[in-house]
Amino acid sequence: MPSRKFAEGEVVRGRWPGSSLYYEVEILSYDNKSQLYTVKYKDGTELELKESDVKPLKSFKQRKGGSTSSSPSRRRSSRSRSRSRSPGRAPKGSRRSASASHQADIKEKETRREILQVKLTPLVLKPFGNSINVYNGEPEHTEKNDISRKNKQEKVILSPEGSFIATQYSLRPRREEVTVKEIESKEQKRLPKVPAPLETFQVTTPQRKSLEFGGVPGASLIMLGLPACLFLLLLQCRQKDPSLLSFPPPLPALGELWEARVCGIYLLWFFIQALFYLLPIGKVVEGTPLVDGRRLKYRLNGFNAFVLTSAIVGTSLFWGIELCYVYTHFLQFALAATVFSVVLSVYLYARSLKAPRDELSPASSGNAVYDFFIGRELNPRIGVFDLKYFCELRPGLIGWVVVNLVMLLAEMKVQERGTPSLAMVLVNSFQLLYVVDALWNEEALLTTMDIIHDGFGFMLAFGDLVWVPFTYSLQAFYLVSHPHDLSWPLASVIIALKLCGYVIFRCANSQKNAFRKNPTDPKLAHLKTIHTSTGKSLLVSGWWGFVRHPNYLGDLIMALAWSLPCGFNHLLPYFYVIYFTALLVHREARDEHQCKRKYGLAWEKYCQRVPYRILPYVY
Ligand SMILES: NC(=O)C1=CN([C@@H]2O[C@H](COP(=O)(O)OP(=O)(O)OC[C@H]3O[C@@H](n4cnc5c(N)ncnc54)[C@H](OP(=O)(O)O)[C@@H]3O)[C@@H](O)[C@H]2O)C=CC1
Ligand SMILES: CC(C)CCC[C@@H](C)[C@H]1CC=C2C3=C(CC[C@@]21C)[C@@]1(C)CC[C@H](O)C(C)(C)[C@@H]1CC3
Repeated sequence: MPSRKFAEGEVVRGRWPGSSLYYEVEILSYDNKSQLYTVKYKDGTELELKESDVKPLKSFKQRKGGSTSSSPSRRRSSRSRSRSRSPGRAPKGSRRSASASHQADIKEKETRREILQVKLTPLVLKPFGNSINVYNGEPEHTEKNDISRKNKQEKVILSPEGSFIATQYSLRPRREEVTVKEIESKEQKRLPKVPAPLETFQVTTPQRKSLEFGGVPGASLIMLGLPACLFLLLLQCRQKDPSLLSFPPPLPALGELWEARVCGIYLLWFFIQALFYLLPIGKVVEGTPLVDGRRLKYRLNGFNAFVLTSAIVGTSLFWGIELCYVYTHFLQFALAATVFSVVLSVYLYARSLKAPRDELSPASSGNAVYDFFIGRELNPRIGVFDLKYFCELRPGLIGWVVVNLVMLLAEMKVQERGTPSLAMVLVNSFQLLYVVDALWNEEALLTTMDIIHDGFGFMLAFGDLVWVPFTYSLQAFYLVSHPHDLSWPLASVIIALKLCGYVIFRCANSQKNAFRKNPTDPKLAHLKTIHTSTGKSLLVSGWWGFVRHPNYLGDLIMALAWSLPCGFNHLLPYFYVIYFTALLVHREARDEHQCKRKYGLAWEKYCQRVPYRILPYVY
């Protein structure tokens, strides 16, 4: 049990010395000896504060019935008059740097967040106490997913405007007041009448300290390295001997890889998928609340698009269209998709320069190279057409299944077989199940890091449109020219492994999604939870009590099952497992970092209760 109340990285309110004003600060460290916290204010000022001068963020939203009962605006003006000095005010002459305009963007974004914390954050429950003295920043206790209590919580959260209190006005530095007033009046117009439910991820995410993916050098390396890696993999896979000994493969001339017809077919594919996306079929749902309180609408028709695509592919086969053309021109298709993703990324970056500030991604930084990579705009849309959401599930993911099918047909042709090999059938079926599952559970995509945190830039454009269809299909591509006879007993073990991974993956994802959708779901009543100061709870039993990312574990087990049918002759079919392990370990670290900032000590408590991240007793 930690003796201090706040964790490093936690965002809290710190008293400005010599005043009674509290500002948002990040805890940098704690000195056991002096019992002082080193905190950082938003303008970069670092100070040491006593514990009594630090309060949880939430406690400031609980003063509705407090004695300072004037209207928010009256309270704001009177407080601002009494303010001695603002920590947001930088020393003279140093207030604007070269990147001042982006800093101003970020500042305004943060200001908006503060306003939205005021307007969107639901009233916290009695058990946390209505007084800042009662709640000490720790999760109150671990308890069963008690329905009666949760119902009470839900009632408070979903009740109309009355639940939303404006008590943070006094916390804003003076220099922001003009902007705040302007923005505020705009926000008043834009905020929905009915308050959004508890998903406040973007609303409360504080500013980041450092850039992810190794910052600008890391992003540059990834942008140059990924396409190179893709072509080396495909060229290596085409070799008769794809072992490491024959690496690197001979490189073809660039002219050989560029074919206008292939580009045309690729564009046709992309626009057919876009057309399917626009069909007015399927449920329309709302995404998580954005920084300005709006919730975007998304049409869920991915599965329908898959069925329509299957019909087109089936008809093409019936008419005898040579689908093996995709196999014989696989590298040309990969190049066409790469060029398309680069053009798309340039378009996305260019349009993001005109995007309103509150529509920028929380991951964007102000650095052009980094932002080109991570994406500046969070949800770029052309009318109702959401580019990121569309690319994440449709052309690439459905394309992957079509590529696999092409490889199956190519195997039969190249190896002159009447039926596909057992290994190929397994690879195709396993990956088909994965894609169908993703499309069937399409709504779950709306709460992934990609949709709510990362912008739409090169990383996701290339990842979705090139990396997924051309590297995730590597096992099938490998099997076309490197046959592997799989015995039925071994196949049964691999099928069992795949099913085991799938059950973990699906159950873990469904359990969390169901809990986030409705924490009072009677089916989840047996689960234990930890309450957090945001009002949301964390599951600490069931799948999420086993390891902290059970869904990643299931996904990794499935990844292994996709490679095993290819045998052990070469490392190449195992590329996906190796890459995916690295991706998920990195992704897990990013998510941990964000959760620690969101949930503070409650997250630390969760980590104590569930010590392993992905693999029990190992990691
Ligand atoms: N095939 C591929 O290439 C890839 C597949 N994936 C898969 O996509 C899926 C989604 O992954 P991803 O978006 O990274 O993250 P997760 O689905 O794991 O979501 C992480 C979020 O879940 C919430 N959470 C964490 N712990 C708990 C808990 N104990 N109780 C309740 N909520 C909790 C937190 O958000 P909050 O509290 O705000 O709700 C956290 O930020 C995974 O199954 C992953 O395997 C991901 C990347 C690539
Ligand atoms: C290699 C680059 C640095 C990063 C590229 C990453 C992307 C390929 C992945 C990022 C998150 C993804 C997800 C899926 C596919 C891969 C990418 C785009 C996903 C659609 C696969 C199917 C799952 O069921 C899912 C949960 C819907 C996945 C969501 C995340």
